[in-house]
Amino acid sequence: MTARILDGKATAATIKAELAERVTALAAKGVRPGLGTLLVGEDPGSVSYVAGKHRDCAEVGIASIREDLPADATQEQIEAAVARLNADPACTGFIVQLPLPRGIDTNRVLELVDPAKDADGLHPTNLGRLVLRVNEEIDSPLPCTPRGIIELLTRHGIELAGADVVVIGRGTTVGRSIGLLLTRRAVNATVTLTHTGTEDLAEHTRNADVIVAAAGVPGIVTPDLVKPGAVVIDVGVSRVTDPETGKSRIAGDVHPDVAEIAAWRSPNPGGVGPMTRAMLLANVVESAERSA
Ligand SMILES: Nc1nc2c(c(=O)[nH]1)N[C@@H](CN(C=O)c1ccc(C(=O)N[C@@H](CCC(=O)O)C(=O)O)cc1)CN2
Repeated sequence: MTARILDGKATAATIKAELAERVTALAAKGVRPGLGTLLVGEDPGSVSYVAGKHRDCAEVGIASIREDLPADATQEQIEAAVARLNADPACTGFIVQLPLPRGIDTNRVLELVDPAKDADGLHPTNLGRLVLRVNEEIDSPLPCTPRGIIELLTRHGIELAGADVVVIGRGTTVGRSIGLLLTRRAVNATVTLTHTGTEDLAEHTRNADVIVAAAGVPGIVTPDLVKPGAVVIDVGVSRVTDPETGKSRIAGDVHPDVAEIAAWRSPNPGGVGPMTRAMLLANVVESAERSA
């Protein structure tokens, strides 16, 4: 058996087309969503992710606002840029591109973002709403990568209600927050969060219907960790140098041989990444719709 592909690129393209229609509907009401980005420094990965976000905006008709600061920007300069984006009426949602340079208090910066403009859905107020509102509709931004993963699964007809999901990795953007979404009554999955302190990873993953690998450890999910017929989502993005070509490439957390065991797998690249970007646009459009 070779796993079927959860095509994030194609799914994201469909979502972007849907969002473009909503942007047109907003324009008829005189409202234009605008995404702001705050980029500090010139890390090539971050520069290219931010450029991608603005390309996506152009595709669906969202306005782009940029705050670019040098790598040696001070905490105060970064906080002032956040204040400008909070105050800018053209900016209906924005992100602070992570990671910020060493020495900057990231949590302090993120807490200064206006929760209504938090396009990443990672502000403590918005995460707190997810904790508190298990049964209700959520009318605030949701974390992009977890939301993108759930959207990818449901749009491929994968049932999450009653599924045993094992998450590997306890980072804020994925590991810690995805359980809050998956265990909502509307989704109804059962979630186990594993991490580097988990004594026997295989003991958990071998029983999982769905594995979400977000450890940032290339190839950590080997075939012996996977139940035949499971769904495997690869979130890891480690940059490695290919020994054969000498070129840098993305290495995911999932070993390629897992394709022979799993029923479904997300490719990497081409899986979770494009969905994260699409969900960022969805958060921006939705916050503009709420304010309209
Ligand atoms: N404020 C944030 N910072 C960061 C986040 C985030 O969600 N919010 N996540 C990552 C980077 N990231 C978005 O910012 C991101 C990374 C990768 C992709 C993506 O689409 N990747 C492509 C491959 C691209 C390539 O070849 O280089 C794919 O998976 O197909 C989207 C978003 C850290 N910072």
